[in-house]
Amino acid sequence: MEDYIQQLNVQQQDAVLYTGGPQLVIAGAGSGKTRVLTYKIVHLLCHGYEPWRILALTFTNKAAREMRERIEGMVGQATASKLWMGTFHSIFLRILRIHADRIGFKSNFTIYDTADSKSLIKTIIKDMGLDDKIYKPSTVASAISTAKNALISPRQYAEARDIMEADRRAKRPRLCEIYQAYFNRCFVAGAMDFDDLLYYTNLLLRDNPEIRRHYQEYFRYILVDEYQDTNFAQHLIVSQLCGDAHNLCVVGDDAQSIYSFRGANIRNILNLKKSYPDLRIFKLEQNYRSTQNIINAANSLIAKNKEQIPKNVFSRNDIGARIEVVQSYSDYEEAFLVANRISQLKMRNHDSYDEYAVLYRTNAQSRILEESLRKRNIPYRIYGGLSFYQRKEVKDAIAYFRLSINPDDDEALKRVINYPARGIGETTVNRLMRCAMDNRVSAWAILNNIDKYDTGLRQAAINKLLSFRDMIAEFIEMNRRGDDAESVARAIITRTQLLSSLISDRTPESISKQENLQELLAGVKEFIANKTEEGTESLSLVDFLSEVSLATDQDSDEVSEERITLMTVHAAKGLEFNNVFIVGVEEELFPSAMNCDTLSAIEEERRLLYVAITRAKSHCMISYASSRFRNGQTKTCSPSRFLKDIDPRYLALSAGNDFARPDSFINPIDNYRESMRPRVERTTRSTPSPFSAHSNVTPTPSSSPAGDEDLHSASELSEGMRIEHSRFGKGDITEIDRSAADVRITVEFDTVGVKKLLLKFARFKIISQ
Ligand SMILES: Nc1ncnc2c1ncn2[C@@H]1O[C@H](COP(=O)(O)OP(=O)(O)OP(=O)(O)O)[C@@H](O)[C@H]1O
Ligand SMILES: [Mg+2]
Repeated sequence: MEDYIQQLNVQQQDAVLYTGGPQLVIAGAGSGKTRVLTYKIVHLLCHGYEPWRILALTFTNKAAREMRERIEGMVGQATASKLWMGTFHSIFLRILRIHADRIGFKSNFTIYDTADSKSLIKTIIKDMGLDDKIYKPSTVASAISTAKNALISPRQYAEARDIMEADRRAKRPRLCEIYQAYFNRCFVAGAMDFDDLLYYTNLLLRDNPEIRRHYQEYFRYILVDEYQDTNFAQHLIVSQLCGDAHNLCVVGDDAQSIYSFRGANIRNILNLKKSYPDLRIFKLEQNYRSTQNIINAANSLIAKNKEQIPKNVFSRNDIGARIEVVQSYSDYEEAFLVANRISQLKMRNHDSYDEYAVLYRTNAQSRILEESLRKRNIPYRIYGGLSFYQRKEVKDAIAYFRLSINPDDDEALKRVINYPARGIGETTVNRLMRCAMDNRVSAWAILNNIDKYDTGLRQAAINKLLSFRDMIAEFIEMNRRGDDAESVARAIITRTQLLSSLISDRTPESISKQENLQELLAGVKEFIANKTEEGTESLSLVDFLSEVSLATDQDSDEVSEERITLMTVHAAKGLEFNNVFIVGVEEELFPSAMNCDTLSAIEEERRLLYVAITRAKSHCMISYASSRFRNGQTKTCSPSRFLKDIDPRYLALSAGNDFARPDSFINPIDNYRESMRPRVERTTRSTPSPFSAHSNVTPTPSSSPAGDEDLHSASELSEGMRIEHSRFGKGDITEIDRSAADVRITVEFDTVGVKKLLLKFARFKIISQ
C-alpha cells in the first residue's frame, strides 16, 4: 500500500479509499476530517484523476492554503497548483468570470465589499425618504443577505406573503423595495456583493443546462470541508455541480455548526441522505489533536445539547493538564493574567508563539488584550481587526483600480470622485448620482454623455467631472492595451496624486499611509511573480482584484516571524494550537446576549465553546471576569452557564472561582470543595493531583505581577506570620487548619478583612516570621 495510506488509521483509510459514490464523513473535532480530505485528494491524484478535475471547497482561504501546501508537499507544486481548490466564494467567482455574459454581467464585474453594500443601502434609504432609525442599514443589509442566501429574488420576495407580512409587523413594509433597488443598482454598476457570488452561480447553473452539464462532466470529484456550515445556496450549488455522477465527499461535524446567523443550516448535513440515497456514512472516532482531559471536557459540554448526532470521540494522547478556569476582577486583570500565563508557559515549554491563541467571542475584546501583550513585549497577530485591504488609503487606491476595470462601479466612483480633492463638491456628486438613479444607468454612463442628461449642473462643475472622466479613461485604456497589473497600478497611484497628496504631510499617520500604498504596489508585484510561477497567463489588474476582493482580514498578513494569534472563535474553526486561552466566558458575552432567547440559539453558542476548547492540543485556559467595560460602561458580569456544563473532573479551578453558584454569596473555598470533591477523590487514587506541591503541572495563575509571590507548603508557615497576598494585599495568618486533605489558612488582611484561603492556590510572599 502507498506510503500515505500508512499515515491514517483504519477508519480514515476506509474513508479515503472509498470512491464508490457520495460519501459523508461525520466526526468530532480533531478526528482527522480535514486530513481525510487532503489524503483523499492525494489518493485520487495517484490514481489517475487529473488535478484540474478535482474541486475542493473550503470555508476559509487559510484552510485552502494549508490544504494546498500539504498536498504540494506530497505530490509536488506543479500538480497541486492545478487543483480547483479554494473557498466557495473564490471558486464561484472564477466560474462567474468565465460565464458572466450568461447572467447579464460583463466579465470585468467588480465586487462590492460589506462597506460598499452598506453605503449603497444608505443612499437608497435616503433617496426613498425613509427613516434610517427604522430602516437601519445593517438590518436591511442582513435581510437582503438572508434573502439572497435563500435564493429569493426581489420579485419572489414581493410575492412571498409570509415575508412581506413579517416586514409589515416589524414596521418595515418597504424592505422589499429597498431590496429591489439595491439589486438593480448593483446590476447597473456591474458589481456583485459576496452573497451574489452564490446567488448568481446558482442562477447560472440552474438556467443554463449546458453549463451545468459541462461542469458535471468536468469535475470528476468534489470534496467539501466543514459541510455543517454550508447554507442553502452552497448546498444547492454543490448538488448542481455533482449531477448524477455523485463523486462527492463531504466532511463535517454537526457539533461544530456555528454559522446559522449566515444562513448555515445544520439540516444540510442531516438531510444529505435524502439528496443522495446511496450516501455512505463514515465515522471517525479517535481525536489526534488534544489531550484526554481536553476532549473529555469538550465532550461533557457538548453532551448538554439536545440536537446532535451521537458520536464517540476519544483521545489516546496524554491525559494532560486539566482545563484551567480562571476568574478575574476585571477585563484588565483578565488580559494581564493571560499575558502572564503565556509568558510562563512559553518559558517552560520553549515552544513557538505560533502555538498560542487567545480566542474571544467578539472582536471588541481584543483591544485590552493587545495592550497587555504589548506591555509584555509578546508579539501577536490579530485576525479580524482592520485588515490591510480595509485601510482607508488602500481602499482609495483599490477604488481607482476597480474603476479602471469597471467604470460603472458606482460605489468606487463615489469614493474617489473627489479624492484627492479636485473641487467636485457633495452637491455635484449627489446630482450626478440622482441622475444616474433616475435614468437607471451608472454614473459613468452619465459622465460619458453628460450633454444628453438633465443633471442641473453648472458648466464649471461639469468641466471638473469631465477631467476626472478623462483620467479614468486613460487607466481603462492601459488595461485594454494589456499593460501589466503593476504598471497600471503604479500609474494610477501617481496620476491620481494619491501618494503625492500624502507626501506634503509629515505626520506619522501620513507616513504610515504612504508606506501602505507602497506596500500595495509591492503586493501587486508579488502577485504577478507568484502567478507567473504558476504559469498563469493573465496578469491584469482584474486578476489581482479578484484575489484581494475576497481576501479576508484573516489572510492579509502572512508574517514569517512567530506571533501569538488573537481571533474570534468563529475565525478559529478548523485550526489548532498547543495552547488556547478562551476569554470572556461570561453570561451575555458567551453566550452572547443576542443569542440567549431560544434553545437552539443557546445550543449554537454551546457549540461555539465546544469549537473553542477543541482547538487546544495540550493546554487550555478558560477565563471570565467579574466586571467588564462594554458599550461605554463598566458592567458586572457573571460566569457563563456553560462552565457548569463541563464535568468538573476535567477542570482546575483557581481559588475564588464562583461559577458553580453565581447568584449566591458563598465562601469560595466551600464552593471549590463542593465542586471538586469527586475529582479529588478520583485523582488521589490514580494520577497525582495536579495541584500537589510536586506536580509538574503549573497551578493556575494568580493576578500577581511576576514578583516573588509563590505557593507555599504548610510546613513553612506558622500562625502570626505576616504575608503579602497578590490580590488581597498585606495581612496576618491567624489560623492554619491542617485537619483536612487540603490545608486552609485564615488571614486577617489589612484592607479586605478576614479571608480563608486554600493553601495550594494561595500565592503570597512571606514578609516577616
Ligand atoms: N491518523 C493520524 N495520525 C496522526 N495524526 C493525525 C491522524 N489523523 C489526524 N491527525 C492530526 O490530528 C489533527 C487534527 O486533524 P484534522 O485537523 O484533520 O481534524 P478535523 O477533524 O478536521 O478537526 P476539526 O473538526 O477541528 O476541523 C491534525 O494535526 C492532524 O494532522
Ligand atoms: Mg477540519
